[in-house]
Formats: sequence, C-alpha cells, structure tokens
Amino acid sequence: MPGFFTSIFQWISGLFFSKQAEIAVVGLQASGKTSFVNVITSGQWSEDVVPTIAFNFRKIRKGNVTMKIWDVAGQPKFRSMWERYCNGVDAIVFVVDSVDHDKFNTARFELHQLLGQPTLVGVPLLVLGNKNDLDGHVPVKELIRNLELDKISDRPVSCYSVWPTFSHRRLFPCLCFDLAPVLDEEPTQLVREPPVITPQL
Ligand SMILES: Nc1nc2c(ncn2[C@@H]2O[C@H](COP(=O)(O)OP(=O)(O)OP(=O)(O)O)[C@@H](O)[C@H]2O)c(=O)[nH]1
Ligand SMILES: [Mg+2]
Repeated sequence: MPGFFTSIFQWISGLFFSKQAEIAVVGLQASGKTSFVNVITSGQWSEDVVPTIAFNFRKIRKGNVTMKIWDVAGQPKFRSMWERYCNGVDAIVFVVDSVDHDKFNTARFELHQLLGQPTLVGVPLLVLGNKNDLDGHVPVKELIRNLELDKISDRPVSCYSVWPTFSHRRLFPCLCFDLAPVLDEEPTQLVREPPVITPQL
C-alpha cells in the first residue's frame, strides 16, 4: 500500500513539477558517447557498440524530469553537424576519452570551435572525461588544462571523470545537477572543483 501511495504521489507531483531538458552529446569518435547514453537511458552496458552514423535520438523520464538526448556521431565527416544538434539545447555534453592523450589537441580544437558558434553562446557545458576505469586516464584537473576549459567564460562549465559501466546510477543525478540552472534551481559556478565520480564496485 505505501508503494501505491508513493506512486500516486510521484505521478501527481510529476504533473505539477515536471521539467523538460534537452541535451546534445558530442565528442570525437569512440570517446564513448553512445555507451554513456545507453547506460543512462537503459542502465545497460555493452562493449558491442557500433559507431554512430549521423545521430541517435533518445527520450527518457526519470522522476519528474523528462530528458531528450541527441547522441551525435563523432567521426570527422559528422562534426560539422554538431552545431545543428546543439542549437537550442539546455546543455551540451562533451565526451572525451581520458586515456587517448594523442587526441586531446583535436578534442580541444573541436570543442572550442563548436563553442565559438554564435548560436551556442551561453549554452551550459558538461565535459565528461570517460573511460576512467582504464590505466593512464588523466584526472579532471589535467582534462581542464588540456581542453582549456578555464578559458571558457561565457557559460557554466563542469567537468567530471566517469566510467559509465559502473557509475550509471550516479550519472543521471550528475546530469540533473549540471542542468540545475536550466531547471530553475541553484546556479552552478564556472568550472567548479569537480567531484570525481568513482566506480561503485
Ligand atoms: N573501458 C571503457 N571502454 C569504454 C567506455 N565507454 C565506451 N567504451 C568503449 O569505447 C568504444 C567506443 O564507444 P562508443 O560509445 O561507440 O563511442 P562513440 O563516442 O559513440 O563513437 P561514435 O559514435 O563513432 O562517435 C566501445 O568499444 C566502447 O565499449 C568506458 O567508460 N570504459
Ligand atoms: Mg556513437
């Protein structure tokens, strides 16, 4: 019975307090965007992910938050499309392979090129340093330096180190927290001291 009342309460509160958020997930190919989106939408991790062609669209509801997610392909031929999918979203999620040191320069170039688009001024940015389960991953402070996130001054920016395989339960709250300004809650700071999301073993 208590479960029944809880469900009814959630349903009613959802009607009155429901919020919508739309995000675009971008980043270089094989950085783990689709894996991340799969984990937060269905809780499922699989190593068999095919490279995305153009984009995938997912819609999920958690509690009273409905989130629309554009998972955009990262191969060079698709990068010119990023701006189109980021235009009008509540936050841009930029995924970086935190082990692939050779690609940091390209990731920084593509990120800053994207953020330089006049249509995207002010759109909050969440950077996820992915694959922190692997040896050689760089910590968040180094990611901030490598991607020059501290030079971004026209929007809220956050950066986390993540590993979707085991931390998916913490990823959605992390996203909601970063969308707090969008959801009319407490404001975030510019590149705040980031919590590192460690795997739950
Ligand atoms: N070890 C580890 N591997 C990961 C992680 N996230 C993704 N991968 C692997 O990285 C590879 C690429 O993942 P995808 O999710 O397809 O990458 P993507 O960014 O969507 O790539 P595109 O669609 O081509 O832009 C796959 O083999 C995944 O299994 C992670 O956190 N840890
Ligand atoms: Mg993909």
